[in-house]
Amino acid sequence: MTTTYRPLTEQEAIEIARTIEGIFPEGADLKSREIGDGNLNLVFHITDPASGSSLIMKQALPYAKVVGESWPLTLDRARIESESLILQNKLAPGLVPQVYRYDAALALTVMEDLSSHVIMRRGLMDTIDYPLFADHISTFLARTLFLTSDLGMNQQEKKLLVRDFINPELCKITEELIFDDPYTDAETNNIPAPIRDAVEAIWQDGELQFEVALLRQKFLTSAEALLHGDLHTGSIFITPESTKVIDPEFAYYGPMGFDIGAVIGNLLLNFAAQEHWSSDADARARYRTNLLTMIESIWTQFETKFRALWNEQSVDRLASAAPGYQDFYMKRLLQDTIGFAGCKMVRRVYGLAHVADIDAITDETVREKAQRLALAIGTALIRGNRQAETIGHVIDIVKKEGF
Ligand SMILES: Nc1ncnc2c1ncn2[C@@H]1O[C@H](COP(=O)(O)OP(=O)(O)O)[C@@H](O)[C@H]1O
Ligand SMILES: CSC[C@H]1O[C@H](OP(=O)(O)O)[C@H](O)[C@@H]1O
Repeated sequence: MTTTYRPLTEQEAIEIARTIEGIFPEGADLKSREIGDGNLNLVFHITDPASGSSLIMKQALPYAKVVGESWPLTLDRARIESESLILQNKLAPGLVPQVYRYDAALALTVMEDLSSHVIMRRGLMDTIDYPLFADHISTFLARTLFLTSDLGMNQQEKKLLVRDFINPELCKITEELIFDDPYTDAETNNIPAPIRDAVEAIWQDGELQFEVALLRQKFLTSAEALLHGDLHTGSIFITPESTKVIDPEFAYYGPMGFDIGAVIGNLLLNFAAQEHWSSDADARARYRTNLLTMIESIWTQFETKFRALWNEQSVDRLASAAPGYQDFYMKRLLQDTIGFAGCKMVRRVYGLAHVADIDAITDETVREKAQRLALAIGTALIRGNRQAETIGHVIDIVKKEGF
């Protein structure tokens, strides 16, 4: 019998969970709860309280949940997500959840339950330290980006991957919500009234918009590597010892700096919000310093690992032989990273989808201060991206804008 698509109920999710081999004991009394808190999909948490076994079922809806049925969205994103997770697990073992099953008809991915971890955005709001994160995420980024690029894999096979990960509808969301709508009076924007003046100044800023247009062009045309495509701190599960990247439904072949910039931009959004989350001025200064050290370390470790892969595993003779090419490439990648980090910050302050780091700030004055700081840092990163020589450029901007 062929299954036809329908959004699952909690009970139907249990029936499917029973058919996944090797997770639950025969006849287990399974519990099911829909826990999706993202913008797009249903997520069922299935548990057997007796054995402690569990799994996650993520199902795509045929529309964007955050907006409703008026915004139809392809179910193919579930295939993109499950195939990306499987590939990422090969390239960066242990840094993503294990996929148990993908069901195309139901647009359903069944995967490892990571409830022992917390969503990193929540962890940062609780001012937890993650000393191994820079090491883990730089490994994830260096390996997934290098090994899916023309530098690190067979260039004909790469073209087939580009084809398999064509993701036009999800890319359109990014093209509009990150690279277009925030720079005009678009209906999708969700502008906090107290910062309207700062937003209108951005709409008048031609130099800024020129830089955004250059970054947007890269997002539209640079098929450098298979990106995660939405690598914010809500897409990372974490503990002080372990990091797991989830939710790659926006995966496509794009510019590498977009993924690295997403991580850095989201850490800086949390930096801007620390006025609220830290318990006092000393704690705030310490946590903010840690965030900046983490950002520096993510880039420097990424660069070291990416260069090592290049020196040891490159498949591109000319890229390895041409004097100065690797240095030129890394500098351009740093500049892209900084520009994309800025774009990621700006959209999360007054675009369609905000971040809890800032929106959950209860005091209106503190929230406005965080919003203005995030905009000041984000726009400065965009403006100066093509002048950056080192990651110190980011740290200098942050210190200048508001420490
Ligand atoms: N593998 C997992 N283990 C445990 N919880 C998960 C897992 N995947 C998703 N979740 C939960 O579901 C939420 C939404 O998942 P996410 O993949 O971000 O969905 P969306 O694509 O709708 O944003 C996460 O914030 C997390 O709470
Ligand atoms: C209309 S989708 C808005 C926004 O939501 C996605 O994030 P997530 O699925 O992780 O909640 C993505 O960032 C989109 O830009």
